[in-house]
Amino acid sequence: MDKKMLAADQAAEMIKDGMVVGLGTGSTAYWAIHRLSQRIKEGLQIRAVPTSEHTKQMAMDLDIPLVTFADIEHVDVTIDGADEISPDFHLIKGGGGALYREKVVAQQSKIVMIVADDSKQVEQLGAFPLPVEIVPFGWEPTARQIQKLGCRTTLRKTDERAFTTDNGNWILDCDFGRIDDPSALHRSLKMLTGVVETGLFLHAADLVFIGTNDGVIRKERSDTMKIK
Ligand SMILES: O=C[C@H](O)[C@H](O)[C@H](O)COP(=O)(O)O
Repeated sequence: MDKKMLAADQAAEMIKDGMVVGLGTGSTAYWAIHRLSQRIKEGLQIRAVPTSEHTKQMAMDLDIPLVTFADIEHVDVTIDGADEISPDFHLIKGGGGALYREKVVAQQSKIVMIVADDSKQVEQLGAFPLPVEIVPFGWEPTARQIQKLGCRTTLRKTDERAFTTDNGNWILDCDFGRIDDPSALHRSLKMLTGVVETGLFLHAADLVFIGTNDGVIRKERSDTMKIK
């Protein structure tokens, strides 16, 4: 069975009636959204907040009831993927360009469950170039400022044109190599006017489900609220 699907299924099984669920973005969250849709057909009652326009469309196609932040005060549980997961539950996200909305939803969530295959587990973040969402106006000076922090930057493109996020912004993929101090790097990036958000999600995962050839490994952050 697909390792991403295995992990996503286990996370989706933890969702209970009445919950407001954050729906992540990407090829692993895809499986969780499908499993939730199946469970809804079997009677599960939830409302969901999507983390991207793509996920929103998918949820609508699968008849998953949606709400917005105008309707709710918090999200009970979010299920999302990640590009890298460190042993201290830091993440790199944004490979699909959805990092801003993913972070907003994660920050409003009581519990964040990350679903991934075992290729995403790393000892130290940084092999995956860090996605940084930037404002298009003045992107070149923003890129130069980011380079001075010690990386090579690549403007993400689709079909020769800048990839545009759901928020109308662009993404710089920033190759820092191994990131020794993710908090310091995140703070430095956030000081720059053109930076909207970074793909560094610090201590962001409460529960991690890793799909492997031998089944799913579940990891729980010890200082986090336990899901009942
Ligand atoms: O912007 C996209 C997200 O952060 C994804 O959750 C992340 O890139 C992981 O995606 P996938 O599950 O497809 O590897």
